[in-house]
Amino acid sequence: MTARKLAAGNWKMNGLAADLVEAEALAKAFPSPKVDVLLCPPATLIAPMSAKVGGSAIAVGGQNCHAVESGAHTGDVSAAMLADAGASYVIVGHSERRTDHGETDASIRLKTQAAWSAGLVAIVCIGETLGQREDGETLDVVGGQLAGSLPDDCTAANTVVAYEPVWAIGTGKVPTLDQIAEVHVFLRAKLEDRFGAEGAGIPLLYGGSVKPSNADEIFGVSNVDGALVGGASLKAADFGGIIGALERAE
Ligand SMILES: O=C(CO)COP(=O)(O)O
Repeated sequence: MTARKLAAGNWKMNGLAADLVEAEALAKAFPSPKVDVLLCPPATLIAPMSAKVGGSAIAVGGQNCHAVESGAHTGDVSAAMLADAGASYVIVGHSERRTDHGETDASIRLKTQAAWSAGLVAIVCIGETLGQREDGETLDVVGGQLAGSLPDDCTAANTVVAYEPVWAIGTGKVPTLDQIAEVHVFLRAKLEDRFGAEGAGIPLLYGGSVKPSNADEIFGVSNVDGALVGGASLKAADFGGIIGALERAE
């Protein structure tokens, strides 16, 4: 099984109603993209963005969900609520949430299962810090995160894995192509070991300072099936350049 290609945008804590024009512009620019395209706006914009791009090829996703479906968890949003608002994906375990909210592999595994229960595809994020890379621990760290964050029932249809080196996020620093290749080959082997043919089909995204100017070379690395893009997903022109690069890599 070969993994499908996915260009995913993570708006993080950016975006007001006025910014939905960017999603509309993207839907217009890519009426039938050759790859899957996803935007994950803040929770407040999931419903209005879904309404704006409904019927287009652009999917909408959340950036986090709670591990349970409903209850006394003030300020949290469940996977069922995201789905109800129009989401079909949710990012779980982003490094900013691991840092800001103390999320662990165990809690991310539960969130992944919650995502599936609501019918959402889970985008599970992993990645080493600069210190861990400098200490030669990268493969141990991402291997441990992968093993701990993924439940046993992962399939090519319900799971996406995003490798995001923490030191490359929002910094303009990108690993060398060899460094990306080393991690992606390692992760693909781990996924195949554990999930067999399904593991071969789970999309493996790279994330961290992806821009239109570096997307072609990153998508040329084997086992890179797309990108999880932060800053460059906020504007349709920039994200469109990245989608175009992924289409060319098909
Ligand atoms: O964290 C990221 C996406 O989830 C990457 O962010 P940047 O593309 O802004 O580096």
